[in-house]
Amino acid sequence: MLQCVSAVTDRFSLLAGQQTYQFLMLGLEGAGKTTFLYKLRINGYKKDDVKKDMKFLKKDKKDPGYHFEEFSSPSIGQYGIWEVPGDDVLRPMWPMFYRYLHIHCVIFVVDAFSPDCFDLTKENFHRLSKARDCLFHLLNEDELRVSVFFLVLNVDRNTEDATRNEEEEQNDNALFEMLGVPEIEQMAHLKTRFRKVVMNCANITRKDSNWENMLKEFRKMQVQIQGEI
Ligand SMILES: Nc1nc2c(ncn2[C@@H]2O[C@H](COP(=O)(O)OP(=O)(O)OP(=O)(O)O)[C@@H](O)[C@H]2O)c(=O)[nH]1
Ligand SMILES: [Mg+2]
Repeated sequence: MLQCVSAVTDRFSLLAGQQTYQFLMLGLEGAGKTTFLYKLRINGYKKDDVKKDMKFLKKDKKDPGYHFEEFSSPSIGQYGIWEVPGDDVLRPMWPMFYRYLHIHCVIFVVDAFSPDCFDLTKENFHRLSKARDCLFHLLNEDELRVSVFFLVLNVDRNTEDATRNEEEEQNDNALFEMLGVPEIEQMAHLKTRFRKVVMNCANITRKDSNWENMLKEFRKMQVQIQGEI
């Protein structure tokens, strides 16, 4: 744990003074975060290769658990994404990232791609209510009170053209409802800093319009938040 703290603070001191937006990607175990990050990082990286490589790194104990990658975009300039696992061991470490770093944006990813994720089972209720609790907890954290939040429903279909059929829309909305989105959208203080997104994270590239639009939206909300402080 100490090793992890010092690696994060080292990175923080390297970044100090630069205008680099810090993104923090969180979500429960298996939500698709690592896949998302490396699909953005490496053009053409296949979902199954990410899975194989991460398994290999974990087996060899070379994987620090969390990952950090830097990017630049014409819409927002330099940004870095921290991606932290959501298992029972690393979830309690999430606060360390937003207490040591100034996080501008939280991307909270939820699995909506597993074939049984829409089944009305006890496991699914439990998983979604756990995700909801984590999301609400983060939204109420003092260190994140001026951060932008994106709730990403990670679906297993093409999301580049924005059209959805009725069934897809109903399924997405049912999950958003179980995650507490209608409540969040009612809260005046969250209106300027919370957005929900439906995206196939295993099929993304930095040039994808979904990703570029998300960055532009982040920037817009960030300017608005700064104006309110
Ligand atoms: N079909 C499909 N599979 C996905 C998608 N995203 C991730 N996966 C698969 O889901 C599994 C978990 O993905 P990860 O990216 O490792 O999940 P994670 O959120 O990083 O999980 P932790 O690190 O344990 O918190 C892997 O087998 C991925 O290949 C997706 O959008 N569609
Ligand atoms: Mg991961």
